[in-house]
Amino acid sequence: MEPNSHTQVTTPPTHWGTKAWNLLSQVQTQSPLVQCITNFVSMDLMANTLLSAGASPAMLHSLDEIHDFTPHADALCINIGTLSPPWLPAMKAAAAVCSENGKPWVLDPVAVSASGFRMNACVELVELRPTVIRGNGSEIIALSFASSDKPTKGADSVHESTDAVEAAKLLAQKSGAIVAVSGATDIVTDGHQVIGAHNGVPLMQKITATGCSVTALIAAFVAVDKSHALDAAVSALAVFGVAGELGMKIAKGPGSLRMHLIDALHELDEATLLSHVNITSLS
Ligand SMILES: Nc1ncnc2c1ncn2[C@@H]1O[C@H](COP(=O)(O)OP(=O)(O)O)[C@@H](O)[C@H]1O
Ligand SMILES: Cc1ncsc1CCOP(=O)(O)O
Ligand SMILES: [Mg+2]
Repeated sequence: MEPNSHTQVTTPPTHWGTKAWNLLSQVQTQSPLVQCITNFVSMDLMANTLLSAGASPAMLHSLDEIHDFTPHADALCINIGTLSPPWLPAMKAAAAVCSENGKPWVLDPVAVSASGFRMNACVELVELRPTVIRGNGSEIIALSFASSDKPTKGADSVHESTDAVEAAKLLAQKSGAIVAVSGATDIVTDGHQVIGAHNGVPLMQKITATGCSVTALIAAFVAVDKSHALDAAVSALAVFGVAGELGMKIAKGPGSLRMHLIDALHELDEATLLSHVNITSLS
């Protein structure tokens, strides 16, 4: 499929820190309105992540509000974590509004292989042309092959992100979306080039909704640079990872890391970000 008008020449390796800072600064100054139709688990951390980065979250999910509200959003984040049938029409309507109006939207296929219902919902959403799809290794492998034959471990990954590189490239080529796989190395691809963001700490996996929240952060970054969605996704993942690294310096465990990560994201300055960002080309 043709890319969703975002496969530009990507940032040279030496400029990634500056790129990430410029995008974070734009999020802080423009405060993009990010509509989130997400799961019950993630609503709090996701909204607080967006606020800490300078964006404006709105957790609106009623079908009755899509027509009035979604055209005013700068980006949309759809997450199927606690999906039930009544939510799907609103997700599809909001995604369609964005795709028809050239607004960026991001899909998080949480636990997509858990059931045929979840997989079918994701396949239908992918047909509505997300700008970015962000999942963990197991989710991207399952969605790429549209397979729920082997349900994995629910919302947690049983794969390394590096196991999912070929699946991510295939999914990007089939869907036209930028595909991001989170993990020890966050991998982002447009189906051809593959970029790795090596920030973050392992304890981030032990805080529920960090994956959901970084997907929403990607939506905020794409909102301020929608014609460079690959760069925006890489930068958002790196910024969130750096916030995790800074938070880890004073955290005592997952509970305090959750708090200190949000504080670090809010306080992040240019010099600190430039000295921590670790992004490389993997292709
Ligand atoms: N081993 C790790 N080392 C560093 N960062 C990690 C590691 N595992 C996950 N992360 C980070 O934690 C966040 C959530 O990723 P992940 O746990 O893969 O998502 P999900 O919650 O959807 O399964 C991402 O920002 C990712 O970069
Ligand atoms: C545990 C859980 N169950 C359904 S949604 C959800 C949250 C998943 O969040 P994340 O994918 O960010 O870990
Ligand atoms: Mg997840």
